[in-house]
Amino acid sequence: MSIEIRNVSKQFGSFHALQGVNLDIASGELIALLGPSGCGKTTLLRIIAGLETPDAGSIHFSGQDTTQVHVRERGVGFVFQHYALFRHMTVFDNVAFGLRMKPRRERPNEAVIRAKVMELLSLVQLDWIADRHPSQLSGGQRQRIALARALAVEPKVLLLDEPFGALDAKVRKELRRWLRRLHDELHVTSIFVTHDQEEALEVADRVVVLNQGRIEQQGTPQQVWDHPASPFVCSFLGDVNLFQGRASGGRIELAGGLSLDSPGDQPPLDGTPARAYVRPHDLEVRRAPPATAQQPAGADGIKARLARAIVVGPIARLELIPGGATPSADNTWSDTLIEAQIPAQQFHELDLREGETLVVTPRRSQVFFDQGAGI
Ligand SMILES: Nc1ncnc2c1ncn2[C@@H]1O[C@H](COP(=O)(O)OP(=O)(O)OP(=O)(O)O)[C@@H](O)[C@H]1O
Repeated sequence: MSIEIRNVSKQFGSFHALQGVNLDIASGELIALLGPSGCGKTTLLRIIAGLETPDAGSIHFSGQDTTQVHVRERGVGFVFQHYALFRHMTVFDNVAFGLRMKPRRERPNEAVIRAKVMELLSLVQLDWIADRHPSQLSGGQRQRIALARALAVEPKVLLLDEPFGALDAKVRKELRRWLRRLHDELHVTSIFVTHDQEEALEVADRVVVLNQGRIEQQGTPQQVWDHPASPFVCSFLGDVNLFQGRASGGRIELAGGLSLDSPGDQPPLDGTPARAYVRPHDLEVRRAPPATAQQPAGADGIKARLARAIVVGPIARLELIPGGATPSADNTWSDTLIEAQIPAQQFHELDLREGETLVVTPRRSQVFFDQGAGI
């Protein structure tokens, strides 16, 4: 079942929760809706489910307008962060619930229900706890049972709203791998809401990044990671360092004389403000060479003092305070601290010490221009 979302808007009072959202989801796809708290993820999911009505726009299931179709008729399954199982029922009865509640003419007999429930319990690898009550399960087990219960009625669409949000980091990681495997077996069209970028990038076929009720970007995890469409996407997807600069002669001049290639075919007007975003692992770090008369130290990189080094396992995380030369009048070195990540082995080989001056050079950056602000 494919889903087409056409121009969907939703207001709560004067607040625009969703503004003209358009999205096509292919049959059998697993989509992650990713964005910060309050960006409209849950509202969009509830509109797709039929739990909320859009003010404008429409939802289509395989081309058929379902905007006015009741939630019960849409054939969607839900799993929510705190989707409480029925406490007084066993695991088995929880999963059987949806089947037993079907109208008499559609309801399978008890033998069929039993076979179906046991099949689902073995799919979520919990057939050995069918007789337990929810209070006797771990949080991760409860969410797997909630998923089995949602799947029991064979939904055409599965909607998951932060299903692992309340679980600890290790269990979350296990469950998202498990969810991906389950999806590969079942191919139910699924939409997964999360504010955790790692979760979205790891689980989904396609990531849809929402910001303030609008889609900022959609693409495969690799596409959004390698080619973020906006500063928002770039900084939301992971740690970044921000360096301010300006376009000049087809290049980007950052403070201190460091220059980067200008992205795209048409460089903007000289003087256009630019922002270069650099991920910590894309910064090359070396010890500052001694200054010579011709070349001041750090002219080909950014000079910075190593304030703190945190070496845990294979990675050394370096916190650097930019400085050592005077930034030009309208440029700053960097908004705050510079964060770099290098292999721990390299850190030990270079024998870096806190307090010494280093030079950092971006290997790779994402540059965005403040168009219209050029001089
Ligand atoms: N029934 C409602 N009445 C008024 N405002 C609402 C209602 N439902 C949602 N909102 C507001 O709409 C915005 C979007 O809410 P939504 O729950 O979709 O965000 P979200 O991206 O899922 O956030 P979170 O990750 O925190 O769950 C929020 O600012 C929220 O306060």
